Amino acid sequence: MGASLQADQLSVSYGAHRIVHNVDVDLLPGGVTALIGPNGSGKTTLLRGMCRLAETEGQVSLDGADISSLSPRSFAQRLTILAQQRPTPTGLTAAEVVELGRHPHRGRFRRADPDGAEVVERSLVLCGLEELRHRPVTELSGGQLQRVWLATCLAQQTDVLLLDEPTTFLDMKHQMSLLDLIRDLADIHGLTVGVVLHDLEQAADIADHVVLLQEGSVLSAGTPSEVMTSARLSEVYGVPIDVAPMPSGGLSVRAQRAGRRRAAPEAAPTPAREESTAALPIPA
Ligand SMILES: Nc1ncnc2c1ncn2[C@@H]1O[C@H](COP(=O)(O)OP(=O)(O)OP(=O)(O)O)[C@@H](O)[C@H]1O
Repeated sequence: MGASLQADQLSVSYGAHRIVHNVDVDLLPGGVTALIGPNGSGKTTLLRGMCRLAETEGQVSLDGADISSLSPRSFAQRLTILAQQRPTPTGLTAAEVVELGRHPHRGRFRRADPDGAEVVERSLVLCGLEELRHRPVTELSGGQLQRVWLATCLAQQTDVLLLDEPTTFLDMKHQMSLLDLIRDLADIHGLTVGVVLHDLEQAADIADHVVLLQEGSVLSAGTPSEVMTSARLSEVYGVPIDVAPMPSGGLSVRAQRAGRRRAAPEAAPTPAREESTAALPIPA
């Protein structure tokens, strides 16, 4: 059974501006919960509030214990977040950055971490970074760096993993392997995963539970097909959206564009005919 992370009547503010209003959100223990909603609906702010990175009112509890009662070190051993923006450290290789994830397990004075090397190695492999391990992180592409940060989170070996738009910067192949990895982390390793995703088909594909936010409040929560109805998504996103079950499972989610489509190219002359004409003998 995975860890439970629960927000009860949680409000999150930046200074005087309250962004998230009295929400109750439970991340499914040992499962994947996707947070979805339009730009500015408060997904990142909610995630930050759930991991003590923002000013909150209300309560967040981890396996029933108020997170404010946990020491920073024990909290970091239990929960980590892949945030949207992180400063790129200078003078470190990819493997050295991933090792930073072991920090809460070493504690002060760099105490022994017998599992450290193996866990770092496994995290590098899971994120496909074997070839890049010795490269300075300042020389990596956005997608490569994103995978380094994910590996750093994995090296932290927490029970709860929060991911804020983790597919940003990733090409199709790496997006698919990341989604597979997220599913495996829940199914095989029992992690509790909360993930912000903009791609609604990806959310329906990997999430057990979906939370739809609108203007800092939870509009709907439940299974993907309960939450992601055509009428609800069209209203929240302000554009007509068709939702249909896919034969392979999951949902097809298509927004309809109002503008003109690109004109279809004019039919080209049939090459076979041209070739046969060219091949005819020239009459004398
Ligand atoms: N540091 C900040 N200070 C003040 N307001 C902020 C800050 N960060 C975000 N906001 C505001 O909070 C609101 C919610 O932002 P948030 O980033 O949580 O939304 P989001 O749903 O994650 O959006 P997106 O899909 O665009 O990433 C927005 O109106 C934004 O302008």
